[in-house]
Amino acid sequence: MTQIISNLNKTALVVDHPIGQDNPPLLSPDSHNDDQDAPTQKMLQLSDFAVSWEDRLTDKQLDTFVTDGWLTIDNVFNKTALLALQAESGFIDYRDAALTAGIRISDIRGDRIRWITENFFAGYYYLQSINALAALFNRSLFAGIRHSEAHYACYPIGFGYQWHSDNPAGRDERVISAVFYLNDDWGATDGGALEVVDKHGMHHEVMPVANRLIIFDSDLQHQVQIAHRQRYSIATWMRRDGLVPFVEVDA
Ligand SMILES: O=C(O)CCC(=O)C(=O)O
Ligand SMILES: [Fe+2]
Repeated sequence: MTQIISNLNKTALVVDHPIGQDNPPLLSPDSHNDDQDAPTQKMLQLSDFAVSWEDRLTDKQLDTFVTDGWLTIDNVFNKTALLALQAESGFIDYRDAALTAGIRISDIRGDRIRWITENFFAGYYYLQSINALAALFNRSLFAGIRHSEAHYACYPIGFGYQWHSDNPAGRDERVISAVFYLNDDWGATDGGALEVVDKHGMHHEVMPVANRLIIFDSDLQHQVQIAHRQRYSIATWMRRDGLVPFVEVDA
């Protein structure tokens, strides 16, 4: 097993390009005006995050997902949505991630997280788009998903997350895990691959490149290898229970 974690206290979290007066969030790459109509996060709309999941996922891909337990989709969102998620992930205030029991064990996971609620613009729209995907899983695979939860995560340099399944022993409320990646120009030397063991026991490595979504059965074992660059993502779970729904699945 890879040794994942070093000492969190010794690694300061650095935001690469902090959003501020000198670096406002730029959500519309084609717009150069600096008057009062300049883009702000409030101009984002749910429609910016609309994905036609039925068209993106063929029946064959859905079959593969059922058989192997995992699937990746690239180029998920348009540029506006991706930039908004990247901006929102970069300037929020990260807290230490806790394990399910509420106890932090920094030997196991080194990510710093922020749960997405309706107070987030981009993250909340993201969650609604994920719920449209969940509705497709309900219709086509009878997945029985009732709501989704998600958090932004940042792994500082030198950190990862050891082997685990997203359903701790004796639990099964998480049906499908989905992780969306936010990292531009992520290369093999940057580390931080997600390693998943599929339903046949085969290992796969998925690089956390921007605009990629990996979807996998929450019972599968997986780990995040040590990142050599700050690694940003949104970890998402589609759940079968009815607890604390941030966003309900309609269908
Ligand atoms: O960021 C990833 O690639 C996976 C994160 C993960 O496994 C988790 O948060 O449970
Ligand atoms: Fe996980």
